[in-house]
Amino acid sequence: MTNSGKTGGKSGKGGTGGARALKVRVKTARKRSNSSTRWLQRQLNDPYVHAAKREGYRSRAAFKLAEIDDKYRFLKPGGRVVDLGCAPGGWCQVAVARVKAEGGDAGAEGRHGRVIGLDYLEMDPVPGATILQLDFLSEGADDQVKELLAGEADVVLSDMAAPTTGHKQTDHMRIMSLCEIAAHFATEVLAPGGTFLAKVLRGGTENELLVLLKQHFKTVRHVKPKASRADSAEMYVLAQGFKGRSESPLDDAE
Ligand SMILES: C[S@@+](CC[C@H](N)C(=O)[O-])C[C@H]1O[C@@H](n2cnc3c(N)ncnc32)[C@H](O)[C@@H]1O
Repeated sequence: MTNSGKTGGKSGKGGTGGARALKVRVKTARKRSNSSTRWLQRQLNDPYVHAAKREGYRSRAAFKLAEIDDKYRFLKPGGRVVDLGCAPGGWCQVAVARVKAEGGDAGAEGRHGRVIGLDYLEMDPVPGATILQLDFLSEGADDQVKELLAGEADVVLSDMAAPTTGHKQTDHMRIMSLCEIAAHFATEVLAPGGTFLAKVLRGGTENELLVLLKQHFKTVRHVKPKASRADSAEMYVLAQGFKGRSESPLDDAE
């Protein structure tokens, strides 16, 4: 891939090949809390952090998407992708490389895809992607993305996560509600056959949302990529084969 050589991954493929066996010990310092010391130690010993740096990815999260797509193949050349909660841009980098988005390398097929990323945080531009700085929960945010899309999407991604409060139930509810909103948006913009991938927490998708996804998609599964820390409750729901809006039970009910 060619985007300034900084968009990550020699072939857009994920992997931590050659990750060195790391064991960096961080000494506690007077001005550093124990949790900061633990965080620093984990970062320094994390092979994905090193691989992301080496391969020019903005985040180690890039490897999660790359790994899931390596297995389930939904980021195809020419694809139109919406990436919700995209900062700092690792997923956008992977998506741009794999759908060969405009501004990136069109590849042998010569087909360009599109990547639209959204986050309320400011971030550096990702070559080949259009970035909207917007809170997806704000009024009309979905319409702004739809306007930019000017048509259907093939893939809707959501890695959205609200800052944790430390209160387990509150954090669970917040992340699940982001996933639910993203899922509803996906059913409004996806083209038939499309894919929805979103972050959820261990315990998987809430029943009601799972029912909705199963009604709208041919296959629904939960995935935990290796790049997702084993001690993290994070996992992903992957819904593939969007059945199309005419088959939507919600539309039928209206
Ligand atoms: C785990 S990070 C995403 C990492 C990203 N996938 C990557 O590869 O770089 C989660 C992001 O979700 C964003 N986010 C959370 N709630 C949001 C909302 N309501 N609207 C827009 N972005 C949101 C956060 O600002 C944060 O940048």
